[in-house]
Amino acid sequence: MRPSENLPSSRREDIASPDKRDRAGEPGRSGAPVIAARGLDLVFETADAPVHALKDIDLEICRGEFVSLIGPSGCGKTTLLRVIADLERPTGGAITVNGMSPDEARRARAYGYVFQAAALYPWRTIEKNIALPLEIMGIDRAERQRRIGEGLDLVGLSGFGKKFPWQLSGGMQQRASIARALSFDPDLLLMDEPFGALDEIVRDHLNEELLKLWAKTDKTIVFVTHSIPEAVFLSTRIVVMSPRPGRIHEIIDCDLGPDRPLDIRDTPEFLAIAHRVREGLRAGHGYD
Ligand SMILES: Nc1ncnc2c1ncn2[C@@H]1O[C@H](COP(=O)(O)OP(=O)(O)OP(=O)(O)O)[C@@H](O)[C@H]1O
Repeated sequence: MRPSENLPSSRREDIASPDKRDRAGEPGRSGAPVIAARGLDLVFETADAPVHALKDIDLEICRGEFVSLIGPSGCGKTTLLRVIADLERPTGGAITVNGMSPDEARRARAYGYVFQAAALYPWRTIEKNIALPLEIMGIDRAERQRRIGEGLDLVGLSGFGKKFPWQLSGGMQQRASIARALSFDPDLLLMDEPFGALDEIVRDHLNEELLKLWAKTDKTIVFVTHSIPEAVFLSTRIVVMSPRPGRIHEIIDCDLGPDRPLDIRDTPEFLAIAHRVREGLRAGHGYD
């Protein structure tokens, strides 16, 4: 992705600011919470029987955090992300996003959402896919072009704007969907297993790139994953969920500092956190 000198001045200041750099390296929770959930419950009514997807979720996520949700299949990770995004309504409890209801936050375009599959429109070029939210917002053509260029640059896809999605690899398509989610510069990025379908080498690379992007832009990121190493590598905190009804079993601080080369995964500190997450998953699962 692009070097800092190509960034807009506001973002250059972000990188230069020692405060922000330090905060990005710590599980430093600062200011009012971006997400505050209290006693959140969600029961899906189905033709067969009610499905209790989320139960009594208490969670606060502050500005600049990178929080991963991890847990067994069906434990409600996606549902929790969708509640934050106002794609599902909780049946109990309360949640605010940037101090607003999820509905208000959605209208205020407080977040970008990246799905498991890149979900790009095949008949639109990459730049037209990135432009879509901006068109919906009524942003004029010149400003759209500026933001498309910035977004492509940010995810390392400069020169690929005129291609169609099918002309790009899976990893490049996911980068494009990240650029689209960031096109209107939301403070909050919600990512649902964005790299789950990619091979490990590409996934490693995109993990590194995502960390750099996060440090550069100072976004708050909530990230769903099944992978313990991915969660430990990326996060400042890891929320370990237990099987249905999805509850928070444990929240683990992941204070590995701001510089995380891939080989940090071989260090005792990394392995100790990964071990804690694995133990949390096992205990929450109730196998033993
Ligand atoms: N719209 C829906 N109607 C009924 N049940 C649903 C609906 N959406 C999700 N569920 C159920 O709620 C539970 C939680 O689903 P969810 O997709 O959030 O889990 P998950 O932890 O993200 O799973 P995975 O890791 O497999 O993606 C599952 O049992 C799922 O079948």
